[in-house]
Amino acid sequence: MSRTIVPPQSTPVDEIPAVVTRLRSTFRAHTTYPLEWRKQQLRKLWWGFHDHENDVVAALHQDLRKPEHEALQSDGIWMKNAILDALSHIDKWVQEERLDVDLLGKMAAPSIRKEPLGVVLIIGAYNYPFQLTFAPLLGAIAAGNAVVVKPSEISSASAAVITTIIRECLDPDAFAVVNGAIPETSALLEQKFDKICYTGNGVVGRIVATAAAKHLTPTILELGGLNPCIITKNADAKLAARRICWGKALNGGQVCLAPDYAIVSSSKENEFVSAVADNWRKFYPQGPQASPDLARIVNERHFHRIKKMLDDTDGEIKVGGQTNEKEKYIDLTLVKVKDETDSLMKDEIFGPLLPYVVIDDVDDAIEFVNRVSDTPLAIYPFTNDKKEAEYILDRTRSGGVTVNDTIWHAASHKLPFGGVGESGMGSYRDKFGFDQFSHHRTTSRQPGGWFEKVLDARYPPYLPAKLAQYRLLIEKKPNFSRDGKVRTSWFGWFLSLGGGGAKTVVVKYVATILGMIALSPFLASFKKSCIS
Ligand SMILES: NC(=O)c1ccc[n+]([C@@H]2O[C@H](COP(=O)([O-])OP(=O)(O)OC[C@H]3O[C@@H](n4cnc5c(N)ncnc54)[C@H](O)[C@@H]3O)[C@@H](O)[C@H]2O)c1
Ligand SMILES: CC1=C(/C=C/C(C)=C/C=C/C(C)=C/C=C/C=C(C)/C=C/C=C(C)/C=C/C=C(\C)C=O)C(C)(C)CCC1
Repeated sequence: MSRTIVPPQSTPVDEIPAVVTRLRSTFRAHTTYPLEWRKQQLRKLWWGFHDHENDVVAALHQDLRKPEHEALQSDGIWMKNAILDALSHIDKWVQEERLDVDLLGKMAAPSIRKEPLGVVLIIGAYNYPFQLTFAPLLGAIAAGNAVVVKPSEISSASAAVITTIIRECLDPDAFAVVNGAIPETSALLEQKFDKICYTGNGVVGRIVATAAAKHLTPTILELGGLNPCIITKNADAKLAARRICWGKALNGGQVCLAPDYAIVSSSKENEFVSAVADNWRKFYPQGPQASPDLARIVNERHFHRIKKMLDDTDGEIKVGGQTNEKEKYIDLTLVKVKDETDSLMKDEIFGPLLPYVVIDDVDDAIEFVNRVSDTPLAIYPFTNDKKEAEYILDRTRSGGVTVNDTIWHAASHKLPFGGVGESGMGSYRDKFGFDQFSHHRTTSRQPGGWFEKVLDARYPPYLPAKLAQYRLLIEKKPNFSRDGKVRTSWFGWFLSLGGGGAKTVVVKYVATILGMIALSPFLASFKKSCIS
């Protein structure tokens, strides 16, 4: 029998300052610095995830009716693999980085120390409640920070399991969970943190950034946007439809990276529409509503928000269109719309609807994308013409891109993930997460008194001779003229056998030597005949 996971109690607002103070004193006591301590936290976290795998799956089912397959693929197994990979590489990440500098600075052995920032706040969203709190947490632990986690109150069963895993596995003096909604998050945001990582919508993103600015706290903002698919006349429309269907069906469309609309070349429209219908049938042989493989909309508010978008459309429904309020069920629905003024094109959908427009010219499609939202979280060009794909990438912006598929650039826990402009700032995961939660402290260690002879030229009185010495030894010469053109150094050109990159020059030298060896018998006999 399936059990019900009880939502966590909200943290009393007046206790929140003390939670942050406790973590700050732990940080100041250096508890979080030792590498072995960080590794132990990560190892315990892996076991926590492993031992609570069934709870993770059950919570995601209760909150979103997320299928077990998806729960493990992008939250359970995904997180465990991310932790193991971090443990395999953390020794390298924490290493001080040696830097190569000019002659004068070299003796001070400059480097970058990777230092923790302090106390970090992570605010999660409801759609991937585990991944979106634990993936940044992983980077923050690896970098040696103390962390407050604030799970989304909307996925309340997941919030309960997140609370259990953190409280059971991690050092309570360094890691805390604050549960609740707006009052609790607002109380948290009054506190000073050393970094805030927020995932969610842009309206609240602005509230978070404003609160952070009061303390000069840097933020990572993981927001949403309207992610386009562009299916050009050079695309495999059937394959595009299958891959778009996957990206749209995942978590019932409640994915920040889900396609929000498609632009379809008229030559591909019929093939695309019938392939979408065909795929839904193949994905859900018993029908999507009866299938256990399709998640539900998280709550009534979001159900009505999405349904209203569909009710208000002036477009033509090509596939799907049914809804069921009791089950918070919405069909995977494909709608042909006229332009971006349609109700389905105004905001991020975050549900299983997919509007599309027909545009033939690639430049017009690019213009449309940039007009609708010029910095979405993702862009998905579908084309078998590699040059066309590059053309689209060069003329658009987005947090990330997958060519000829959806979501894939963000599926790996090892690749940096983040937005740009309206879709957010800062990217994390794997080493990129470690770096986000570290301060890169530039460090020089100057040699002792014996080095004063060399440094003498920097001290007053500033005699002309000292400046002349400085110019002679330190000042660099440009290799370009006033009109911005690179000057050819004939000596360099001669030495490099006519120029080129390092590889080309090596190849030229090898070819010349081999050529000379091959020609040497002829040269020898030529020399002989000249002498005789
Ligand atoms: N880029 C990403 O990684 C990513 C991932 C998932 C979701 N998203 C985006 O998130 C959005 C959906 O999430 P959501 O925002 O509806 O999630 P949500 O409702 O779960 O809210 C996110 C967090 O904001 C807090 N919050 C809400 N209102 C607040 C307020 N007034 N002040 C302070 N905190 C407040 C909530 O308590 C919660 O922890 C979509 O736009 C989606 O694209 C982005
Ligand atoms: C390897 C070989 C084989 C086996 C292949 C198998 C078993 C392949 C399985 C592939 C699957 C299940 C891939 C699915 C991946 C989906 C992922 C990772 C989804 C991630 C979603 C994310 C991260 C969502 C994020 C959302 C966010 C951030 C916001 O809202 C054989 C057996 C075929 C033989 C050859 C070798």
